[in-house]
Amino acid sequence: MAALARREERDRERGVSSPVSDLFDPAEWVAAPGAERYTDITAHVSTDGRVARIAFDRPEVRNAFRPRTVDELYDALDIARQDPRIGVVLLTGNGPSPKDGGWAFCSGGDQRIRGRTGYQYEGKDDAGEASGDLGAALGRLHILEVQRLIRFMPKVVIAVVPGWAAGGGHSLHVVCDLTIASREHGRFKQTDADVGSFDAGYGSAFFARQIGQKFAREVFFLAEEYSAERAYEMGAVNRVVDHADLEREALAMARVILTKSPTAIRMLKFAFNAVDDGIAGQQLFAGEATRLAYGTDEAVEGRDAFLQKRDPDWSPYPWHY
Ligand SMILES: CC(C)(COP(=O)(O)OP(=O)(O)OC[C@H]1O[C@@H](n2cnc3c(N)ncnc32)[C@H](O)[C@@H]1OP(=O)(O)O)[C@@H](O)C(=O)NCCC(=O)NCCSC(=O)c1cc(O)c2ccccc2c1O
Repeated sequence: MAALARREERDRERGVSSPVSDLFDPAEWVAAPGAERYTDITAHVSTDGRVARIAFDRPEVRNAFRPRTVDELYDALDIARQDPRIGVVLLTGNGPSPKDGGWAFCSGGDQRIRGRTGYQYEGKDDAGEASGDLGAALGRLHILEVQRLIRFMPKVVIAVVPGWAAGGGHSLHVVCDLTIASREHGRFKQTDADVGSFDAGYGSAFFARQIGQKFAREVFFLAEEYSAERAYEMGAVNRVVDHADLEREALAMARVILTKSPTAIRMLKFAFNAVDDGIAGQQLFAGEATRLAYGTDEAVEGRDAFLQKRDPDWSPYPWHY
């Protein structure tokens, strides 16, 4: 409750009308379990418990992330991953900025606390001014762990882009399964090379897979701004919708996915991944195949024969072709 009170006080200071975001519909959502402890994100679950809404909540810096933001994001995503009722996660950014009304999905790593070894926790740097807390003094690049969590979680993650997706925020939209963007405020820009950074992993390689090598190299090498419409034309965005309708449309998309077979969606996500994920991708796909096999009488016979200390009887099970 203390965190909630702090949020409300901060929102009053910001002059923000909604306690979450101007696009947030309080009728659709309840706070996710444990969400009151977050300061840099908000986490909600739809009233029927089937969709998660996780949002960056630092609109005054275009939702840039610091290590604490990344810790919270990982935690909220992992809770959604493990909730068997949740099938779809909406990842978005709250807004607008109380300073200038600007909207953002995420503008990547907070450049104010970037050190020589990565992004620094509060009050620490890597120029010898650390508190002596080794863990806190280490620079972090663990947004990459969040990228892997999104990539490998057996749920559909939709990037809901109400404004800027820049730098590491651009990479996050790339790694999400689907992207829906605001027609008026959705903006895409890969600023990494401007600030001496480079997501040479998922953010670039998957992007090139999605939109082709030429476009991907242009976006990274020129670091120009792209509208939501242009991003759609390039194949980087699935849908462009009116700003006021963005979250409603995203939730509607989630509800369509929820009408499908959870197993089919899970297997399809891992199948789409597998072609680029090597043995890690094969392992995930194979794990789900094993789960399906465990459900058969044939596999049950193998287990029971072991437990009953007898030879298994495979005779009812054909060698399918
Ligand atoms: C996003 C923008 C293009 C928006 O421009 P706009 O003109 O609309 O807004 P302002 O520039 O005036 O910004 C408003 C306000 O927010 C502050 N702010 C914005 N972004 C950041 C940020 N990333 N860090 C800190 N602060 C930010 C800005 O200073 C203003 O504050 P005032 O006090 O002046 O009001 C534009 O803002 C922009 O280009 N932002 C920077 C985008 C960027 O370069 N991001 C970092 C890229 S590197 C990265 O994200 C990254 C992170 C990792 O952890 C990695 C790990 C491993 C590999 C690679 C990684 C990586 O690349």
